[in-house]
Amino acid sequence: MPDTSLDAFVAGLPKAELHLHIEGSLEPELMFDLAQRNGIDLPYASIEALRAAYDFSNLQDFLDIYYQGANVLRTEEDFYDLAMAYFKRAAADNVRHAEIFFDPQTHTDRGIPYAYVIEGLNRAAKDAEALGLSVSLIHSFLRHLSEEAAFESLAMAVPYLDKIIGVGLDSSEVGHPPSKFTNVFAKARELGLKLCAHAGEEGPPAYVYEALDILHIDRIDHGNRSLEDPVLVAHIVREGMTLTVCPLSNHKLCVVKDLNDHPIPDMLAKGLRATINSDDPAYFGGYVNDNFLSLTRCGLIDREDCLTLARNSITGSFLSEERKTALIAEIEAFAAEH
Ligand SMILES: Nc1ncnc2[nH]cnc12
Ligand SMILES: [Zn+2]
Repeated sequence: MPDTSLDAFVAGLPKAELHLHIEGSLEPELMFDLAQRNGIDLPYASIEALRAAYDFSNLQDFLDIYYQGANVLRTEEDFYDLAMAYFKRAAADNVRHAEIFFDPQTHTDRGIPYAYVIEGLNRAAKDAEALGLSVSLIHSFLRHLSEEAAFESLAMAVPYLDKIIGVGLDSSEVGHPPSKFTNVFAKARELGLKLCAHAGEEGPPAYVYEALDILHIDRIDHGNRSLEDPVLVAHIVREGMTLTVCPLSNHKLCVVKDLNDHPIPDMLAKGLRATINSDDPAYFGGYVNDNFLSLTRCGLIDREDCLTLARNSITGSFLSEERKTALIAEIEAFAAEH
């Protein structure tokens, strides 16, 4: 029997989401609507047939379908609609702040202007304020492409630097180590941007070391495989680095074989600043609260852990200290009442 009082606690708990790919929030219903609006034929006969294809055995299986899905996104309005749909779901989960990745190269390489992407997302981010949600955008580089291509993508962002908080590094991890992007990350830092990188999702602990010590990142996305190396864990704890962990994604992509063995409790016990996030909720079966509940229902985390994870999400964000203090106070007030 699920603990319904813990479900309600998670539902009402103020929180931030720090690891969300906006293209991964494209629900099949919206994908079909956008395909129709843009006169595109999808290679699936129905929403059910599309959902049935979401059966992945690794990251690459997922990425192949995810990039194909993004093909329906063509206009500024498409990006606005995509983002607004996510912001409404997030606000319903009492997400008070979201830092979301977008993959510009997935769009600009198809001939979609960067302006359509950034302006659509930014307009939605502004409208999300009315939902009680603040939003920052993170321009992510595709690591299966070259560093030169990442430089070209960063150049497109330069006229819009006031609209993005940082850069990220995602896509196929193994074979594409962080060190491949040393120079473009140094350039992004010079431009005043925060730095994030997916590391240790499928890749080895050595990739996490590279992200920390060569790219000088501000936040680690996933980081699961850090746990294989106690010296690395101590290094991450010492640096006060935040890990943006994604339980349902880990399970769907077979990073974790059984949700009952998810490493979040181990991470918290080791003093790592772990957070819970949804990654690509339309593909992995749940938004941020579903990710919390996937672990509460296994008995892996309790009320106190949920509070710690929510506090970590604020502390690990790129918000101002003043805004962090205000949101932590909201969490404490909620905890005192529930
Ligand atoms: N979980 C993930 N890992 C790497 N790249 C991604 N792009 C979208 N989701 C991703
Ligand atoms: Zn991700």
